[in-house]
Amino acid sequence: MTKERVYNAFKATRALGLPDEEVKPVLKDLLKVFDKKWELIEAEDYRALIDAYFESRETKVIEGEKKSLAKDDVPEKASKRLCFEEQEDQSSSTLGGTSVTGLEVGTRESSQLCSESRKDRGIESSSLFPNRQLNQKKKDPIRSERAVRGRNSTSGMVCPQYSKQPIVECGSSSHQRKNVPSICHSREHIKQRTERIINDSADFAEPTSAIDPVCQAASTRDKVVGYLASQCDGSGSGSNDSTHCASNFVIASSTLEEVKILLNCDSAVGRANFKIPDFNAVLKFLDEKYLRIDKLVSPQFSVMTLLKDLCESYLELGTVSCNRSGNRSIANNSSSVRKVGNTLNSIGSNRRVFITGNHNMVLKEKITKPLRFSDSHNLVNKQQQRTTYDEKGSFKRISDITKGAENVKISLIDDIGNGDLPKFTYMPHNIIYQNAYMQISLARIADVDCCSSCSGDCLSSPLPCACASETGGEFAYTQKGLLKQKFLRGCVSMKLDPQKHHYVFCQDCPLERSKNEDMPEQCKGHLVRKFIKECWRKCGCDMNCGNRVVQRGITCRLQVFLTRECKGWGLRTLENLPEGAFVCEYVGEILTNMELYERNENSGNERHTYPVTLDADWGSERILRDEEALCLDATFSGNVARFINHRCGDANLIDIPVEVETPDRHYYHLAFFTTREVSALEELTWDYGIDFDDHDHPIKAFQCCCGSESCRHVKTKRRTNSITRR
Ligand SMILES: C[S@@+](CC[C@H](N)C(=O)[O-])C[C@H]1O[C@@H](n2cnc3c(N)ncnc32)[C@H](O)[C@@H]1O
Repeated sequence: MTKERVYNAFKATRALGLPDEEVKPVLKDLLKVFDKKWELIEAEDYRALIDAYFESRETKVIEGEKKSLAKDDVPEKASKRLCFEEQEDQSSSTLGGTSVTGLEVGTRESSQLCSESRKDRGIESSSLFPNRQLNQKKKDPIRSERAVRGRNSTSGMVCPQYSKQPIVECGSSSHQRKNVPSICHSREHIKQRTERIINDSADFAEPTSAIDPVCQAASTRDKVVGYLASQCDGSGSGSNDSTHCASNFVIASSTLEEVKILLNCDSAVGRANFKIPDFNAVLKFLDEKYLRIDKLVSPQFSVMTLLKDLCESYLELGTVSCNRSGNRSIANNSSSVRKVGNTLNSIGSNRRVFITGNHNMVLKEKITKPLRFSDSHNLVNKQQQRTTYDEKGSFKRISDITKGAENVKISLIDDIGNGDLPKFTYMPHNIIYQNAYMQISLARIADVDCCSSCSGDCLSSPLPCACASETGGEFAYTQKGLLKQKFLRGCVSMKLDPQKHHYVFCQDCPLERSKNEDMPEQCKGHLVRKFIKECWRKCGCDMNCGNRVVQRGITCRLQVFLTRECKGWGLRTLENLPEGAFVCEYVGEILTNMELYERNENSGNERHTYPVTLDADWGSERILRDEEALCLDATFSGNVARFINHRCGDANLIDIPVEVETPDRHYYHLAFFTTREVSALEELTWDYGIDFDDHDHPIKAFQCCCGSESCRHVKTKRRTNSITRR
């Protein structure tokens, strides 16, 4: 039986490309830690094992760096600054953030330098598991910090005013390091860290894998949490109780510690320029600062409730009856579970608290309805995607609608409580439905259409290669992967004022032909669009070439959410985006216009429609055959772009045609780029370019509620009303 379990574990990790010989010691460690409870390891498709593997690899990398730093001729001071945190940690465990020693010393600069030094050693560019690395890279500063915070909790700093303890409470080894710099250095740093607390609780990123397998009765962390709990509810319950030992809720605890440290640490180091602020003032500041993001949290939310909830659920869920051998059993009583449910409710979507728990504990997470997404793209983890309902059944959340098909997870959230889950199959790439004519072959790519003699990154070569000729001999992208402003401005201006630029008129318009084959009306005109041409397979450059942006897929953090207006679901960003950033492309079934027309004819009166015509180059072609006049329809199958709503005129996204695998312009990719800086949680919109008077358009005209000052629908309505009145 054990053999079979070992075999299955390797099978799961092999599927991710992890070598058995590296997984084996991690598995052994984990078995020890979990006291041979295989079900904990097997839960969530071996999540604990996979997380532990990556943690151990990270540790190894850090140790490797340490060694090479020691070898390199780096002056002592500089090397300390580079990787202080790692030098500190002589006894960290290889498992998920369970290190038990060390005080946090990693300032922002030092962690930056650390990562830079890693980059220098080519560590970041390893390609074993790019998706995961991508996520981890983003998370690194927080992860390492969290791991260190975990260490704090058992050995570290306890603030005198709260705990009435000496400034530095010694754990097993903190004595050895008296000269460790303090955590907070400046008001700015305090602010940053305070922000991070909130980010932690509002963050939708992958939860940490931090696990605290060691049951330490009445540890420093317990005292801190106990103290905070007593601050919150006045009871002081559990503060020093040796049966209350820390379980897996490292995040909750470290968040609480963080608060405490934030409010007190400066006094610990006696800085003169810092006066401990009033606790309520801090809460008020945070409330004011963060509650304006009303789409994320319910109106009842307050930072204080969040802290209270965290304290309560932490204490309840973390209550472990420790027997002498250190085995743990988690008090999984209904009230604790209910409290976590409440926490979830009050903070809207706090996945961290929700998922970062014991692997054997099922919180009140009812999968009451079967998921309607198809399973065809379940590439990484079958359980990555789950639907969560709150107790009233209103709040819904799917952790990853892409089911692992994209580089990043994309969650879906309904915090209003009246949205039906969208029915469609997620697919990351376009696919032909039936009749579309698209021939992708290397033979069709002429030498002038590619850069076979290039190597590495085309953007760094002194002369632009053949692939830049489409954009006037200049690449459309900057070294940072953003659209060049000039190019972007040109595209936006064409979109805003099509009359000024040019429309082309087909001799025999496929769109009109699809509506009435026998007597097609005259072409209404198609806007001539600027194209981007990306390097592709016949090019000599590598996949990291700066002229390959769209083909590398989505990299920003996105979320599908239920809009409060009448628009249905919408898409928003969970991070700030700069101007010219690639967001996603429009993916759907590739249909001929005829097929689309027939589809629309046969469909019922669906509220939302999802087709996009690929007509950017229709005018310049000879007469297009029916099978060459294409469109993308994301009604049944598509990607996240199908959720992007329309906004008249001043949308924050623009759709730009991108040629990748074929020079035939009747098929291309339609990529969305930001037209300006976009803040986290802003809805992403694009101007569908529809005429609200045109009831024959493939995207059926709808009652636009985009809210833009230049809303064309409102203008159309006003015009119609005044004509009617007259
Ligand atoms: C591509 S879908 C966008 C996602 C859609 N909201 C959903 O729930 O799946 C286009 C449809 O969304 C709705 N929609 C998009 N923008 C809108 C707007 N500004 N006002 C009203 N409805 C809008 C219309 O029903 C339209 O047919």
